[in-house]
Amino acid sequence: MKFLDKINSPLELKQLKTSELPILANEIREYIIQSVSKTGGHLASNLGVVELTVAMHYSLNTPEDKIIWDVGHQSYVHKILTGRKNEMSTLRQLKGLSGFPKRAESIYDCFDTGHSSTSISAAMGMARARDLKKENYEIVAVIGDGALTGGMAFEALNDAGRSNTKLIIILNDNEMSISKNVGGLSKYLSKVRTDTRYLSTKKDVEKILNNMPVAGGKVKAFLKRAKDAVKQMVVPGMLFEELGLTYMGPIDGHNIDDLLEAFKTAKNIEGPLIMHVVTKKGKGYKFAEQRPNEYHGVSAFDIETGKNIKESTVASYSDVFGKKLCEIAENNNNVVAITAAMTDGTGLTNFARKFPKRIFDAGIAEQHAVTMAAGLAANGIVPVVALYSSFLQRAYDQVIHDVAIQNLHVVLAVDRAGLVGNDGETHQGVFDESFLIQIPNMTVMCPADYRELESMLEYAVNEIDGPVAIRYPRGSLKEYVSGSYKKIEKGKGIVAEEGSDVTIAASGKMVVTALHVREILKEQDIDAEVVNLRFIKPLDDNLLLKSVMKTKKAVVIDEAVPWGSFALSIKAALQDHADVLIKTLPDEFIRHGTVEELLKENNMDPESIAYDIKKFLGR
Ligand SMILES: Cc1ncc(C[n+]2csc(CCOP(=O)(O)OP(=O)(O)O)c2C)c(N)n1
Ligand SMILES: CC(=O)[C@@H](O)[C@H](O)COP(=O)(O)O
Ligand SMILES: [Mg+2]
Repeated sequence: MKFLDKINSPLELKQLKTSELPILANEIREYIIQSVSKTGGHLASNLGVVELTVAMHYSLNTPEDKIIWDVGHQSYVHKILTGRKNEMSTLRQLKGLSGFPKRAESIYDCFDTGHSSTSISAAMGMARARDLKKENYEIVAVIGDGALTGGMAFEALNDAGRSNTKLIIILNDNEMSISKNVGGLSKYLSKVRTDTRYLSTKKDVEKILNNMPVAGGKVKAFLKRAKDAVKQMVVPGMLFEELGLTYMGPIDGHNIDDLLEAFKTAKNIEGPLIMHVVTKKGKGYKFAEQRPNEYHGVSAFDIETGKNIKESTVASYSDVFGKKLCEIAENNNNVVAITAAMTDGTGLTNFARKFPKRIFDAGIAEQHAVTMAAGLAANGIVPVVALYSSFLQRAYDQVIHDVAIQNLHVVLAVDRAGLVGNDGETHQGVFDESFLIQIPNMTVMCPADYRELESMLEYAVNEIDGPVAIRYPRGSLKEYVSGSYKKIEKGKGIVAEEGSDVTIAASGKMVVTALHVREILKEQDIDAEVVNLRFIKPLDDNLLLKSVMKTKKAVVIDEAVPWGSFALSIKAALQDHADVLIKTLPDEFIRHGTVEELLKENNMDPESIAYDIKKFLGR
């Protein structure tokens, strides 16, 4: 590629003529499509920020000037321009490039992201540090219109607006979150973006207002109010100006000359500034342009057809959850679903189609989603809140303060519980277990297979009261667990397979692992009993005690961080009756790789567990 081949850092980029930048942008776009079609990753968002990222690195002086990417799923162009283009083939793979900015990966990555809406807060912190140290460089936060629906972003805007901190906030507005963006802010932005009245009259109005004769006293105050009122009507971005930020835009995010011009202006404006850039998610690849939500996150695909290379026909846990919830909702008009901008990811696409008035998309606003659910429950509705485990972390206090203390019947469908794999540290669902089981009034279930997921959801919605969480993993399952047809009873586990030498206690998908371990041990004449806990709160102490009275040895396998895990609770409960070995993930953040690789790397695969049990039994 004529220009891209020569670029290994922004230094080489700056040697190009501005007229050559659009050609480079096309080369980068082509490179991303080729590369991500092989590795998978976040495609549409990256295709939408090619010109923006080129213009940013051309205008700024990185890495002295700092860029913080909100969510960071759209940082591939930034990585390509900052010396990592040849590593793109290792994207999101074990020991390879992360799919998000990582300070440990490059001096050009100044802040790790992955969860939404953190960039402006981080940028404010970095800017205040710069000012305290009397340093002088630009700090730029790049935040999408979806991420701007996150409450944290508004907390930071509120703070930035009243400060005089020099900060450039680039609002990358493509009208999309993962699906179409939602909420009043999204409506406001589309008005600003598209109403030509703003664009054509803005300059004239500002000229008239600024040339109005200076008057004294009451007249002056009246004129000021009149000027603000008129400005409010015709000058775009007044929402941000009212907050105390200078608003620039809307700017065509695919026109490099306009962007360069805008950056030149922005660098000379004092205080906090928001640059409203309008882009197209999926730009330059027709399938992604047509269906940006489908091409937000992709696995390896055929460029010609846009189709996944490996078409999976097996339903995922999310599909099974969504389908069952539709059935439940058919028979219970009181049931509603809540999502935080993850309708498709949580399997609620069909629910949204069938029950458009009974699903609420909070935007990327998990805190609002959970407390809104509490309000719904307090008023006689049964809300099912579907959130990814790691995103539920955002609503920890809401679960306690607004749901559990009042013992409200809110059902938390905790998707992506356990290791998720390629998204890495920020997305591994390994903390929700410990923060959920410590909350009084909370019931927490983990289905070992799809049969249990369905019956647990039915049970959670229609048979128990109070706060209840069902946690299930990313991906799909091709097998059923023995005994999983048995009726769900509160706090009751079941013996999946009997044995006499050792008790293996597990929950969720670790029950399937335990059964595989049992098979391995059987070949070595070790007869293991597998206890499917089903509930990790309350635990079935009686069942566990009965089992260990027979085996005298217990092993607990739990795909979560150790501290606060149910494995530790079981160890404490059984230690007077049996020797207990617990197998959990380490007290560390787990990086990206496939789930299988990460389990093996942490000795949580069946072979490693079987080996450890043999040693534990002294065999
Ligand atoms: C707290 C949190 N909730 C949900 C997500 C999942 N998520 C990742 S990207 C995204 C949409 C982001 O939209 P936007 O900021 O507009 O970026 P775009 O993809 O449009 O460039 C969502 C909901 C997340 N990363 N963090
Ligand atoms: C960037 C982000 O947070 C989401 O796109 C997330 O990567 C989706 O994860 P799944 O692929 O598990 O739906
Ligand atoms: Mg967007």
